[in-house]
Amino acid sequence: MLESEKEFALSAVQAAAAICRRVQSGIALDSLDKKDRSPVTVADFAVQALISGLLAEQFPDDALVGEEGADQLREASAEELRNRVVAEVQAARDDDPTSETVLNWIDRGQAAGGAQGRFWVLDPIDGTKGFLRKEQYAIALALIENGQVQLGVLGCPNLPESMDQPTGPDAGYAFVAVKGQGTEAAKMPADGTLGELSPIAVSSSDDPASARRCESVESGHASHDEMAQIAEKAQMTGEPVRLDSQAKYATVARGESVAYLRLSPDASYTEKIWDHAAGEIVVTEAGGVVTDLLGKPLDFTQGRGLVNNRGIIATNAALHERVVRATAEVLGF
Ligand SMILES: Nc1ncnc2c1ncn2[C@@H]1O[C@H](COP(=O)(O)O)[C@@H](O)[C@H]1OP(=O)(O)O
Ligand SMILES: [Mg+2]
Repeated sequence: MLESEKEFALSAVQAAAAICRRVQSGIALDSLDKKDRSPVTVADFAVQALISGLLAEQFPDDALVGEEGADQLREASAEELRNRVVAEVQAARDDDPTSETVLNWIDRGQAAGGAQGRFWVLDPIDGTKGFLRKEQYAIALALIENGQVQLGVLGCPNLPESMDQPTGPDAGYAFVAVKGQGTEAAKMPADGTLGELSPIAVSSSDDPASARRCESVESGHASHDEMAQIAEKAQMTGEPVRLDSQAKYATVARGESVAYLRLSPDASYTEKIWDHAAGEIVVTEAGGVVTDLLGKPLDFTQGRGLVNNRGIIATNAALHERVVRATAEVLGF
């Protein structure tokens, strides 16, 4: 089941990773100080256009819920940015789509989502801060049918074989999960190849003390202090590993960390479906569990946001109850 969708999603994410790597290699380190976000903006738009265009050709009846829209790019003052985006998309394809075609592909991603039918979900570059720092980021593509995630691919172009290793030219992994079929991983190095897919599984450890957990780098996205209190309450005493993007879900899926906690410092923040759909199935098909902070399953039927959920707890299953209980105690649920 979903064989052609799986093959499509893997190759689309691989092509997207090539765009990201090319754009990222042009980021001058001094631009980090100038807070120049243009590289991530170019790659964000170009990846959404590329994947949306490929989807329109291969699965024309499927809608797309993507993070980006083309309004900003259509403005007269955005001509230079627009030209860079179009050039990246043209370089990634055998034909030369016009500027209007590229903008229309981006706008195809403005679907509403919801409880019925079949649609794809795309975060073209998840973890934009990590992308700019040349650290971790992910291309996240998922397929949802009648509110259930059926397929997810995470492309992590900078993820090393283990988090203890530095990232380098050999880094890069793709993760793919299909409902009922488990999760697989393959090397996706900068040379453009995709290695053999092999099954991965979460850690079987139920010992919180020896367990490693992961969390956001950005304290604006996740409250480090409160998460440390939860971890302490759950007796997870190890130092957390911090990394950007849904690469966190990947580290849980491959057994490297046992838990990913996400608690926004802004209690009214609504998590977006493109930040979690692919990651959720990658973890659950590897044997893990993903809920919100109250232990409720993620509800993908509510449109572009996870309006019925708050925060995320993703674990190896064995430690899930313990983390949910500790969260309730610390947050006073
Ligand atoms: N206040 C917030 N709380 C939680 N997540 C946030 C917040 N603001 C932005 N984000 C999202 O966090 C994600 C990256 O998280 P991480 O730190 O795990 O890499 C981004 O997709 C970003 O969404 P957006 O792209 O809309 O800004
Ligand atoms: Mg994101």
